[in-house]
Amino acid sequence: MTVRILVATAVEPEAAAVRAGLAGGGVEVAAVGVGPAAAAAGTARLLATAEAAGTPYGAVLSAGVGGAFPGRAAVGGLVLATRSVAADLGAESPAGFLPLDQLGFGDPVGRVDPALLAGLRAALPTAVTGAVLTLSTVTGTETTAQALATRFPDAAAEAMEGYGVATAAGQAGLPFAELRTISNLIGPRDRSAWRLDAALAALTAAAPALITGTLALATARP
Ligand SMILES: O=C(O)c1cccc(C(=O)CC[C@H]2O[C@@H](n3cnc4c(=O)[nH]cnc43)[C@H](O)[C@@H]2O)c1
Repeated sequence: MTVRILVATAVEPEAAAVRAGLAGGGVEVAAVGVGPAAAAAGTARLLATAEAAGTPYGAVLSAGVGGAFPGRAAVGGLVLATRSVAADLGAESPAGFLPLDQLGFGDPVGRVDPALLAGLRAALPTAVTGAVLTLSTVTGTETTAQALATRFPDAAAEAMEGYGVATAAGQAGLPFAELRTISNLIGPRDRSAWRLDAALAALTAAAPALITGTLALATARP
C-alpha cells in the first residue's frame, strides 16, 4: 500500500516550489509557518486532522531552503539531514551552552528515520548528508557561525523548522526526514547574497525524489 506523505515547508513559495516538481499523488505539501513553534503546531494539527478523517499520513518531511556551513554544502545544493538538532534550545552558562538533555528536559535531537533517509539518499545522490540545525534566530555573525560549527562538527546546514516538524512527527509515531536546498552560506548577515531562486529551483528539481525516496516505506511498513 502507498504511504501518504506530508511535506511541511515554512512559507508558501517553498510549498509551491515543491508542488511544481510533483507529478502524481501520495504527497501533500503545506506551508506551516516560520520557526520551530509554528512548524510543530502546524504539522501536529495537519497530522491530527488527517488521522481524525481516517486518512492518516505515513511519513513527514520538513523541506525548504536553508543556510549551509561554508565548505560543507554549496548554494543551490541539497542537504539531507542525518538528524535535526534544536541548537539553541537550552541554557547558556559560563562553561558554555547547555542543551535540553543536559538540563533534564528531553531530547534536543529530532530523529531521522533510517529507512526514509536511505531512500531519499538513493533518490538524491548529489545531496550532502549531515546534521541540520534548527534555530529560532538565523545566524548572522562569524562568531556564532564558528561556535555552531565547533559545537556541531557534523552539521551541514541550518534552518528554522526541522526540529519542530520532527517533534510533531515523533509524537504521532511517524517517520521523519528533513531536506534543505541551500539559499545562502552561514556567516555575517548579507540578505542580498541569498539565492532564493536557485534554492527554490532546486526544491522543484528534488520533488520527484520525495516520491521515489519514500517508496521503500510502503514495503517496509505494511
Ligand atoms: O521572499 C521570498 O520570496 C522567499 C521565498 C522562499 C523562502 C523565503 C524565506 O525567507 C525562507 C525563510 C526560511 O528560510 C530558512 N533559512 C534560509 N536560510 C537560513 C539560514 O541561514 N538560517 C536559518 N534559516 C534559514 C528558514 O527555515 C526560514 O523558515 C523567502
